[in-house]
Amino acid sequence: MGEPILKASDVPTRLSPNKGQSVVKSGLVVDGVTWDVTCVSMGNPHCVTFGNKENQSLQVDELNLAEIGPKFEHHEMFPARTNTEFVQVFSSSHLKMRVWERGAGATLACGTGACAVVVAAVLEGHAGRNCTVDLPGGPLEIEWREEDNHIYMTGPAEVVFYGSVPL
Ligand SMILES: N[C@H](CCC[C@H](N)C(=O)O)C(=O)O
Repeated sequence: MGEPILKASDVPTRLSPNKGQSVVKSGLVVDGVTWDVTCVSMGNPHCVTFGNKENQSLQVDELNLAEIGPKFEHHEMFPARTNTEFVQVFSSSHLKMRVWERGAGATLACGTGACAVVVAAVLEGHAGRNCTVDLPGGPLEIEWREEDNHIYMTGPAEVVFYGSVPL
């Protein structure tokens, strides 16, 4: 999947860099709640959160994505809008995420999002560089390899539906 881009202005985010040029576990106020976010570009912008000031450890199934997702997507701190991943930590090698995709909404899977989640988990100290990431559509294996800084994603491709479009 290539290398993550962490420089704030390249993600892009208007949040101030707080770790070198990156934004790591930084406060983002959404509807009066301060969320801890890490910003990563995989060629597209991602805002990854593991919790907020009221709830440090998310139970991602309890979130109302349709309500909060758009508020992240269109937040003024993201000039190109953003994809947002909400993450629950089971262990240092097992994470669960739900995603709100820019321009699409809640989806069953997002490969770049799963990669961004592992980068953020490593930077925030939640997990190691090899993780299983559970998504609504199934698990992905993600490695952020130290030797080359590249991210490797392994997982199946599944048929989810058939359709036809009259032209
Ligand atoms: N579906 C793609 C990512 C699309 C993200 C798109 N919503 C964007 O804003 O770039 C994936 O699995 O990586």
